[in-house]
Amino acid sequence: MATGGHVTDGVERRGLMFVLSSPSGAGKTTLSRMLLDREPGLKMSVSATTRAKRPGEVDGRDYFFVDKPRFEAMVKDDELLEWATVFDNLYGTPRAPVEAALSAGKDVLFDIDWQGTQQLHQKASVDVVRVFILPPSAADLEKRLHSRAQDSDEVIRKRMSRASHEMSHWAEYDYIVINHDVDEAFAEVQSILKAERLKRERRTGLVGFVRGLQGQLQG
Ligand SMILES: Nc1ncnc2c1ncn2[C@@H]1O[C@H](COP(=O)(O)OP(=O)(O)OP(=O)(O)O)[C@@H](O)[C@H]1O
Ligand SMILES: Nc1nc2c(ncn2[C@@H]2O[C@H](COP(=O)(O)O)[C@@H](O)[C@H]2O)c(=O)[nH]1
Repeated sequence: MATGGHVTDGVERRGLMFVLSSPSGAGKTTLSRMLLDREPGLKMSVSATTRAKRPGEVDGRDYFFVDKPRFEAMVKDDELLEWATVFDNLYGTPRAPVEAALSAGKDVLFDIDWQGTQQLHQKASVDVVRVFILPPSAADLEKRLHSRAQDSDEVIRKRMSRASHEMSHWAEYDYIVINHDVDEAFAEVQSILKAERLKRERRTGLVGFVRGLQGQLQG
């Protein structure tokens, strides 16, 4: 996948795709919002889903809420970068906004499950950074799903029963963050983003920059 240039400290770099996954309720949405508030140059990928809207969710901000025929048309027309069935609903990443953001030199943040992460990684491995968020305990996870107060007991029961399976994919990720204290977890996620932005292989302008420095030293 083509990624656009992005200039930091006078050195151009490739945009990256920053993925957060976790069992439902471990804190991806919370950490994503904190990152978007504090990290300029980061754009959220807004997914399409057939799931019903939760109270307070806004179409186009939290998700693009679509019906099943519309979602299937998006798949057929290759409008999705990845897609998967999660908790009996369809979820997918619209391709065009991600490509536009990367071309504009932005990094893109994804809140997607392990299936979508595998698909993104197959398509653009060098540009994908995978972070898995773990809850401190099963009891905390269940408490968080209840405290969010947006899903029925039946939905929460289903999500808890899937948590162990979701977690079995933890070793496919580059980084693991345990979300015990939200500020500490945020600091860890932010450090990962900052370090990944500085990676040599992403800094496409470094060769020219170093040659310039060498020229100054020799001249
Ligand atoms: N470190 C934390 N301590 C206590 N509560 C937390 C912590 N992190 C998040 N929460 C709370 O837990 C609930 C679930 O968090 P959030 O919605 O961010 O999870 P999620 O991983 O995005 O879930 P889903 O996959 O279902 O979208 C929210 O009410 C959030 O405020
Ligand atoms: N593969 C994808 N998974 C996605 C996408 N958008 C969200 N998700 C994941 O679904 C579950 C449930 O989310 P919820 O909002 O209903 O609680 C969660 O694990 C998300 O990460 C997507 O586009 N592709």
